[in-house]
Amino acid sequence: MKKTLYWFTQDLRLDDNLALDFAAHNSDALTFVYVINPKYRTQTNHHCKLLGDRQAAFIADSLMTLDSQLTACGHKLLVLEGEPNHLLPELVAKYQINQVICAEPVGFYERAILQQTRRALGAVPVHSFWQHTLFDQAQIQTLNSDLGSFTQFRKRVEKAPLSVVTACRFDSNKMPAPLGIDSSAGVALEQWQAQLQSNLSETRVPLDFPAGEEAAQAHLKDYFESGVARRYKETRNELDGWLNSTKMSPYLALGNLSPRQIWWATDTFERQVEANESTYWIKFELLWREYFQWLSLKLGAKLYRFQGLAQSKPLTTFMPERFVRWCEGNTPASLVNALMNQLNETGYMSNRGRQIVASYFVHELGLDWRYGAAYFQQQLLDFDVASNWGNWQYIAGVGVDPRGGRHFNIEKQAQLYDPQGVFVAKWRGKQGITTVDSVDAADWPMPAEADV
Ligand SMILES: Cc1cc2nc3c(=O)[nH]c(=O)nc-3n(C[C@H](O)[C@H](O)[C@H](O)COP(=O)(O)OP(=O)(O)OC[C@H]3O[C@@H](n4cnc5c(N)ncnc54)[C@H](O)[C@@H]3O)c2cc1C
Repeated sequence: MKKTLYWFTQDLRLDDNLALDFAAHNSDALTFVYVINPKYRTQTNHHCKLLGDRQAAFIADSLMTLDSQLTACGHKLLVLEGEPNHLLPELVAKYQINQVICAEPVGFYERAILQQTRRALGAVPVHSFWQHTLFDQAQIQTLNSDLGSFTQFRKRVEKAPLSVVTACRFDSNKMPAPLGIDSSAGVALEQWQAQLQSNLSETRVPLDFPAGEEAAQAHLKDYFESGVARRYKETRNELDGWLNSTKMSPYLALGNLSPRQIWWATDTFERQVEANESTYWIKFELLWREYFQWLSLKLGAKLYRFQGLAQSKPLTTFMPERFVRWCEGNTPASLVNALMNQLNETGYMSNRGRQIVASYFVHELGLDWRYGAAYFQQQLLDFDVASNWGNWQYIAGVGVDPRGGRHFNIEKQAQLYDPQGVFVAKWRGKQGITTVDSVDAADWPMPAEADV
């Protein structure tokens, strides 16, 4: 009898889940586990948490819905707190499990955790499935080249052309029997969720992202049924507004949706309703995401390096006061403040907004880009390791950008995207601050002559 432990990570869905499909077809008994790693909840990363309260609450909600979906198929989700390389071998030994199956992570540190767990499991095999992208490894290898810049990558993908593999469907009738497991040691999700929500009590204007696979599917359907995909290219740069961009990113980050499902929904819209520049642009943006995933895999730890891919280190540094002012939306730039308030209160910011505040962080405040990336990681509901760190590298000029960084003129951006100041007023951007430092060189005490 083949007993399988299915380890959920960033694939919190049942549909189009290759790893789960394999588990369902290759097991006699199956059990499901999710592990909350406490290391991710402490401020170890450039003064920030690797997993912030908002995304953690979204994960907790999503796990509750996943548990209900599994319960409907006669299964249960066991949620444990600890390190996977300790917890999984204990479970495997206790229940004489024969194999562990999971999705393969993209991030360098997440891959290291998988490696450690593999080693700790010894002879028990871990089958991991690459499924966070549109294409698989074999397809990317056929491009027969280095990744190059995004434009080179996109052109090669379009010229090949690489086709997005059809999604695999979940069939509850194919689920093997549950492996009886004592779930009393598991984390009480409602309690965890309530505690996380109380940390977020300052939220004033929540953006409504209902959690879980079913909510994600409903959002995908509503988005395309609304018809707004027709004008995505014209609206995607707006700083606010639910339907101005797809808002798929939080669901992609947790794996509630696969990128293939969004690709195919766009494709269906193009065939049944209308194909235009906007629908092409949704796919174009999915290709940006795709590019960053493969780049992250290729760069490994270099994705987090100050110097990134550049020849030398940037001329920026860490200045605590400036960093805190930026995080709290308390700088001389009203638009930046408004955007940071939006991020802090909702966990979301438009792509244009992210570019503006990241450019300000690096090019106006002269700060080390890694602190900005770490703060985004902690605050974003849609944090995704490859997209976040890749975009920050790009703006800081240490990434793959052939043009060497992106410096946005804040005044010009305000005129373009908030000409009437509506966004700044809504998100309380005007702080009346005129300088970024409370002490500058002119305020330094003069040394007494005798000390010189
Ligand atoms: C500094 C910075 C940090 C970022 N951090 C993240 C992050 O942690 N997680 C994340 O998902 N995105 C990140 N992005 C990319 C982008 O801002 C978001 O994906 C997008 O704003 C999400 O909203 P949406 O789903 O409505 O996007 P849409 O405009 O509707 O785009 C559709 C999808 O395409 C992908 N996409 C769009 N733009 C980009 C981009 N520039 N790079 C990569 N993928 C893209 C996303 O998966 C998105 O869901 C970052 C961008 C910048 C400039």
